[in-house]
Amino acid sequence: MDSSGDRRGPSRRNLLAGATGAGIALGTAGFVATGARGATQPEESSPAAPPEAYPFHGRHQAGIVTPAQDRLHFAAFDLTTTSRDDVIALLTAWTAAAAEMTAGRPVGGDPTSYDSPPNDTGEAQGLPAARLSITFGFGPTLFRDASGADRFGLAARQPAALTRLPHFPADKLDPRRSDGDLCVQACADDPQVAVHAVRNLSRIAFGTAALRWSQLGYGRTSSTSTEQATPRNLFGFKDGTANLKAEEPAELDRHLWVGRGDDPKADWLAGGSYLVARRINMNMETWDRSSMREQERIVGRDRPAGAPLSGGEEFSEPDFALAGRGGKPLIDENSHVALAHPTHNDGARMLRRGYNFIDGNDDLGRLDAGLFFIAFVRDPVRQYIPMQTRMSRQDLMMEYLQHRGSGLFAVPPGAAPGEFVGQALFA
Ligand SMILES: C=CC1=C(C)c2cc3[nH]c(cc4nc(cc5[nH]c(cc1n2)c(C)c5CCC(=O)O)C(CCC(=O)O)=C4C)c(C)c3C=C
Ligand SMILES: [Fe+2]
Repeated sequence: MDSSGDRRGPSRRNLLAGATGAGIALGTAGFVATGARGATQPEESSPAAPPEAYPFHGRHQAGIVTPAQDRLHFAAFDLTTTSRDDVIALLTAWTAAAAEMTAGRPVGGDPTSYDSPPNDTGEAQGLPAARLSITFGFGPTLFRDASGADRFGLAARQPAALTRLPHFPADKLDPRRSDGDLCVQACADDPQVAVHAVRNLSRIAFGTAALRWSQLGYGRTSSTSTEQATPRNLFGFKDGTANLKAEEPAELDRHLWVGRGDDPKADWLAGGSYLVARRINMNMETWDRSSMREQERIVGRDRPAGAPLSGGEEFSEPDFALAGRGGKPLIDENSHVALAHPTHNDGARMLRRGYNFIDGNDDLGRLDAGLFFIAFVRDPVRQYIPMQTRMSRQDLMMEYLQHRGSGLFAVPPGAAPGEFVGQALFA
């Protein structure tokens, strides 16, 4: 499938703006164009072609403001070791493998011996890098176990905001789809490439960490760059219109990146972020039987264009005070957009990076489907928890949703060449 689904023409101005934005966002010099795994191409490709590979190293981890790719494999791991050195060795090996795979190369180079298992699992051989990004995060249980014990000598450096998310009204969480000591978000424009990344990281982790839960996603449900057209979610609505975008560096500093001094105990997280993951089932069968008027009232935007119900076009600001016939506001005060808008959330914004999922169906023919919500925020306590609390109570959309999985992870800043991801935490 075409990665972007983008319908805007690649104007020269847009391309230049995109290149600048991506440079700012990734904090690195540029992109590395590669061909099929093992066959590196010259660095310069046609100026009109989107980059084939995103650099792994940089000031921030890739996979946050990186233009959202089309496929996701998200995985949460539990550490099975009690040794701090083992954790460091795992993160070192994961960092090296991620740098190889995101460049489109096999893990550990070419096989050397017939008598030992190959270093790379092989299913991506011959495939290009497919814009793979691999983003690592640390869960609260890396710092303290359920009884509060300091597992790896890291408890004193646990960020105050990194605790298990609270129970929200209407949550129906499955512990087998929630939490974890570590997380990996692998995104690519080829599902095989994303799956290959998680599989190899799992293989490397053998004996140190075990897969706790994972989720495949297809079809991005947000844009993270103004260069991308807004996609649609499984309710048929444009999703990602008002998202934080890579081309807004001041807003990213305000709402996305953890600043030095945000948390004196956790300066290692400066330049990083927090990742909120929620597996949200969407009751499509009921939604599909509701009227178009009702669907639009619930969202607060029209379906064809994604324009706010107060008028204008997709990117017009909603006017929550504008009343229609009978004096009622045109945008229902309990619509999703009204409850999520920064004016009703103390100015808070977030960078959403979710994906559709469909995991089969039940005996009654109802799809096990929905939106795997991922959001990156500078402070989950201020930006996510209050918004989710109000939504869970009031959002008209909640009648059609069920939150089944949940996780909060601290995402360390990017690694420089020669460092491992999260190194400052262990220093
Ligand atoms: C608590 C955070 C959010 C959850 C959970 C969430 C779930 C969710 N959202 C949609 C569909 C849409 N969301 C839209 C906008 C929007 N949603 C959130 C937050 C959560 N969504 C925010 C912060 C915003 C932006 C608000 C703004 O600034 O105006 C939209 C409108 C288009 C857009 O701006 O993206 C849609 C559509 C679903 C289906 C869903 C759970 C399954
Ligand atoms: Fe939303």
